[in-house]
Formats: sequence, C-alpha cells, structure tokens
Amino acid sequence: MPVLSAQGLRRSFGAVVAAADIHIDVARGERLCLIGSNGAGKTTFVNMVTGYLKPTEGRIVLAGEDITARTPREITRRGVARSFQIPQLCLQMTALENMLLALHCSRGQRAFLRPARDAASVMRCRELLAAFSLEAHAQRPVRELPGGVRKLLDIAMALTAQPLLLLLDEPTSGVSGDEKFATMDTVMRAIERTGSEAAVTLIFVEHDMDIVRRYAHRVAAFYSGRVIALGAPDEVLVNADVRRHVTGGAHATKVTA
Ligand SMILES: Nc1ncnc2c1ncn2[C@@H]1O[C@H](COP(=O)(O)OP(=O)(O)OP(=O)(O)O)[C@@H](O)[C@H]1O
Repeated sequence: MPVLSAQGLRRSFGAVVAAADIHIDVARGERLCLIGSNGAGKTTFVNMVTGYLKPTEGRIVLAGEDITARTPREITRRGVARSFQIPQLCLQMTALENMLLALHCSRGQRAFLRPARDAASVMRCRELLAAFSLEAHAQRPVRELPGGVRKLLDIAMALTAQPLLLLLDEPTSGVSGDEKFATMDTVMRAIERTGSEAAVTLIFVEHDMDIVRRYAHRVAAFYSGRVIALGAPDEVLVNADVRRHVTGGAHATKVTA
C-alpha cells in the first residue's frame, strides 16, 4: 500500500489552474522530488497533501485512509510533517527549547512559552539533534545560529512527530554551494535513522538539479498545474517536455545530462 496516493487532484484559483489531473503514488521509504518553474503548482500540491488547501476534485489517501476532508491538524496527527523554505523557529529560544516545543505540539499538547523539560522529552530531542549533528548547538539561542544550522533544526523539529511522510520545501535554499551536499547527506542520514520500520517517506521541492539527481528516487515534473513527467531522475531530466518547460530556462545550467 502506498504511503500517499494522490488521485486525480484538481484545484483552481479563478481562471488559474494550479493543479489538474494529478495522480501520484508514493511508496514507503521513497524520496520523491517535485520540480517545476515558479508557479508550476508544486506548493499547491504540498498544500493539498497537508490539508491547507482543499482540492476541488480528487482524493488524497494516506496509508489507506482518505484524508481529503481532514484539517491540517488532523493530517499532522496522522503522520504528515512539513518544513518550510524559511525555517519557522522561535529565535529567542535555544535549539533544544525549539525541539521541545515542536515535540509537545506534535503530541497535541499546549504550546507553552517555555516548554516542559521532562527527562524523556529532553532525551528524545537530544537524540534527534544528534542525528542531525546539532548537539553542539543545543543550548544556543537560535538567533545566534547560522542559516544552514537553522534549516537543519527546522527539519529536525518536523521529525519530532515521528512522521510517516515528511514534506520539505527546498531543503538547500539559502545553503551555500559547498555545504549543500553535506546538508542533504545529514538530512538523509537522519531520515534513515528516524523511521520506525523503514526510512521516513520524503517529498521535497527542489530547484537544484544536482541535488535532484543525487537524492531523489523519483521525480515529478510540474508544469502549469500538471505533472508532465514522473519517473527516475535520469529519465525525467532528459525528457524533452521537462527540458522545454522546467529545466531549459533558469535552471538549464544545472542540468548535466
Ligand atoms: N492562494 C492563491 N490564490 C491565487 N492564486 C494562487 C494561490 N496559490 C497559488 N496560486 C497560483 O497557482 C499557481 C501555482 O502556484 P504554486 O505556488 O503552487 O507554484 P509553485 O510551483 O509552488 O511555485 P514556486 O516555485 O514559485 O513556489 C500559480 O499561478 C499561483 O499564482
């Protein structure tokens, strides 16, 4: 059974068709990358999966359960976690406090200004920080941490919920060219260590084709609200339509095949 099954999704905003006829199944442990130029419909897809936007047609099935009508909170509780292009962090709190806050929220507990520090929660958060090689930053206020570290912390926070499915919006945006592979290696290692049975299933939006090639198992190429190609990176990135509508413009220099 797929972890996620998007079945005939459609969504418009007035005359703009942001999603049409989208069929995507994602298997457990798979890493699916969404590519597409600005306005192609990637965020619309992510917003529908996480419940922030409702499709006007189609169904979204998570591990066999239809979640199309569920609220974002209900979908989070069923195992879908998300991190954003701009990390959502409390700057005045330490990295560990941010983790504790995320852990408490993921359990449906009230978010306190200073989260409770019971020993089990602290241990769980420290383990996750270690999985992301962030132990050294645990006691530092987030405002003092560099952008790349904040990015990793944001993803670690999403994993406190022990999700089935993790959605990442441009995990390497704002990370320097030298650091981007190291950042992705860290994320992949952490994801493999954190899944309960298999690695956490991952859907990530990415504009950097070097990252897509190296880390995606499959790629879905979006154009004008539709998926114009879906398959292995080496197939999708040489597809003529993908070259014309996705990688042929601003990202042409990043495609090496
Ligand atoms: N809330 C909204 N109201 C009106 N139009 C919207 C809304 N959200 C998205 N759209 C439109 O839907 C289309 C798809 O947008 P979407 O944000 O999904 O693209 P994207 O591929 O994520 O782009 P980007 O890479 O810039 O984030 C665009 O034409 C966008 O302007």
